[in-house]
Amino acid sequence: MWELTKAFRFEAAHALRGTTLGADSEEIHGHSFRAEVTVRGTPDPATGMVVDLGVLEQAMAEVRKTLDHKLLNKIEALGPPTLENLSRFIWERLQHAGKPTRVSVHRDSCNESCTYYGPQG
Ligand SMILES: Nc1nc2c(c(=O)[nH]1)N=C([C@H](O)[C@H](O)COP(=O)(O)OP(=O)(O)OP(=O)(O)O)CN2
Ligand SMILES: [Zn+2]
Repeated sequence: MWELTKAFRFEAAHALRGTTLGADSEEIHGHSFRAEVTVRGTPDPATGMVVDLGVLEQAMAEVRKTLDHKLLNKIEALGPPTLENLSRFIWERLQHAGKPTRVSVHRDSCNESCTYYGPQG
């Protein structure tokens, strides 16, 4: 079994209510995020690839465009802009590109990350 991983970064703003972090979290502010996409599988004997990283790159560029330099609260399909929802949002939008096993979203400045494995876990 192989696991192939590719990452992309995006900068985005959000305001998050209902945390214990107080008023600063509720004001609009920005973060740097790093999303890691992993596809598990066995390489096709003819190509030597689990999935063509170029296909993954194109799909990741599309989803990055929807997030980078955006106010995340305005993206309806995301819901509250948490790491949980970001990892699910990205996972859903990469289903046509190799069916990722998991998507992790890291917010390194806060030493935080979240991994989504799909609805079946
Ligand atoms: N289950 C979750 N809980 C919380 C999340 C989350 O995504 N899932 N997110 C937050 C906060 O947004 C997160 O902790 C960051 O805090 P924030 O005040 O936005 O940023 P900082 O000022 O601490 O970070 P810097 O990047 O250093 O400015 C809380 N709970
Ligand atoms: Zn924040």
